Amino acid sequence: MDQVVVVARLICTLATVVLISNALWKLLGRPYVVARSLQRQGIRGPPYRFAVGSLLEARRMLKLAPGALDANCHDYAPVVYPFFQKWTADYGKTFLFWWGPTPCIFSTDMELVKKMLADTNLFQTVHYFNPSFESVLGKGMLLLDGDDWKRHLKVIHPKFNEEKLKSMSTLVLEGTRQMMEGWYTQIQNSNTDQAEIDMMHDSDELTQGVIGQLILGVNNKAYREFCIPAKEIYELLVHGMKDPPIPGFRYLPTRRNRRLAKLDKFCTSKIMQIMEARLAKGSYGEGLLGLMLEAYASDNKALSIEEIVAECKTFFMAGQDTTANLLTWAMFLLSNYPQWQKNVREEILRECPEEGEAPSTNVLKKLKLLNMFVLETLRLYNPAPFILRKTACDTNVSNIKVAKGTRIMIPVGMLHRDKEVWGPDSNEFNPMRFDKGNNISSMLAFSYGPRVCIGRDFGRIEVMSVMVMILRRFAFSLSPKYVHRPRHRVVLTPKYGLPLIVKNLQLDGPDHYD
Ligand code: HEM
Repeated sequence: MDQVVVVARLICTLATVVLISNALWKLLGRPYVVARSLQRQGIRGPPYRFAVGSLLEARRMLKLAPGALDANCHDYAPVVYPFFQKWTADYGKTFLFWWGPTPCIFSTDMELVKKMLADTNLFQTVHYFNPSFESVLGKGMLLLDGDDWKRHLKVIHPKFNEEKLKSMSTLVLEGTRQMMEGWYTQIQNSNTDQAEIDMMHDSDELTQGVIGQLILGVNNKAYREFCIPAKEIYELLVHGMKDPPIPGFRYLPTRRNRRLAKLDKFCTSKIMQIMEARLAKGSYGEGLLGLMLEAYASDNKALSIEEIVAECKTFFMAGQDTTANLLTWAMFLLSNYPQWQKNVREEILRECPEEGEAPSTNVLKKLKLLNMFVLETLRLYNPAPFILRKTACDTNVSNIKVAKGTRIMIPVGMLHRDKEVWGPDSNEFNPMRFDKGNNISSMLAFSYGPRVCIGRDFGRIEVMSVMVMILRRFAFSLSPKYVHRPRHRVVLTPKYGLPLIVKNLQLDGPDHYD
């Protein structure tokens, strides 16, 4: 018995020693070694502070930042990430900072960035500083690497080819009509020809409906039952990014972690119900789910049930808020620049005069001004302002030796304002800069290389189709209540929403649809 106690004590002591040494290495040893190695190679950065890294310094600078910007000012770095702006000024285009004890290389060197994004073996995907992302989306393509990612891509890619995207206008049509009907009602109730709406809220509702139908391939309440918990899961994951970088924090039974687990279970069971019903009927159904079920039922079971469920959630998380915010920022710029609004509307009325229908992809291609307008929105207010990677092993990139596990942070929003690429007016709104197709290769809004966004055409077509439909009927201006304060919470979003004044351009109301 005594021997058992001695052995148990020995194991406990050893485990404690291992845990403490591991913690000391991560909190003290590694930061010293990594910082010294990079410093010798000319990569400097803000000093490491025990356990918190650069986070406190960043928070202090954020507190001192202005609360809002003038609506005509598109250089949002001083309010959204003043610390990155300062460190770039102090340490150059590529520097090292510390997310807690984790080393992160930050770079606005386009050549280096493209090299890293092109090499998917060395530079792998990583959860967005919140390990809970992994519990929910771990088996979906956003967070997969290597052969698993290729296998998923092979199954899913056909859903996003040009032919398939042609039929998406029907998904957008219904949601946009509903949104416009809401506006007509509000205008009627106001007894004037205009009303105030919150475009952020409306874009959010509309894009939830569209992506829900794209994923599940159904046009009934089933997609709502999936979208509502999926949206709340997304919000909880975004909140979780503020959690302290403590290993295992996601397993603590906090109120948020418990709610997340409950919702995730509920969302999974909804998807499972739909899948089981379809498999029982022997028909896979429509949408991304139909395509994946077919792959599951094929001889080689290209995707497992668990992977299909993860993909449904992944596509919602990756495609809904990004598209909602792209539409919102486009409407912000359109309302802020009335001459552009007028020109784009005239182009729409000239090129696609047909009422009551969503425009086809062929018509959208003809809308040159609208295309340039959306590109400029993606440049200035790209919904995904950062791309993250981590090194899979010790590596050498552009003659810089980088240790395994180092995070790489690519600030797309800052790269899109590089004066060497975009000229001295890089902070100005000027869609004409895309007139001759120049600099398209420097746009990283949808990433670059093999891991470029699979939904990029879908998202762009969705936003453009909605804009065509609403610009035919309404005029927009910023409400005096609007406060210009972009905010970064995984995606770039207007902190206080986007209150707009919508004005009915036609005297007849909703009947005009038929
Ligand atoms: C319209 C606005 C959108 C923007 C700005 C955007 C941006 C991006 C970016 C920057 C990435 C790369 C992320 C990374 O490597 O860490 C990405 C990946 C991804 N996006 Fe989008 N996206 C948009 C819309 C969509 C839509 C509508 C869908 C789905 C229908 C979608 C699905 C995905 C998926 C599944 C990935 C992972 C692809 C992979 O790793 O191979 N996105 N997106």
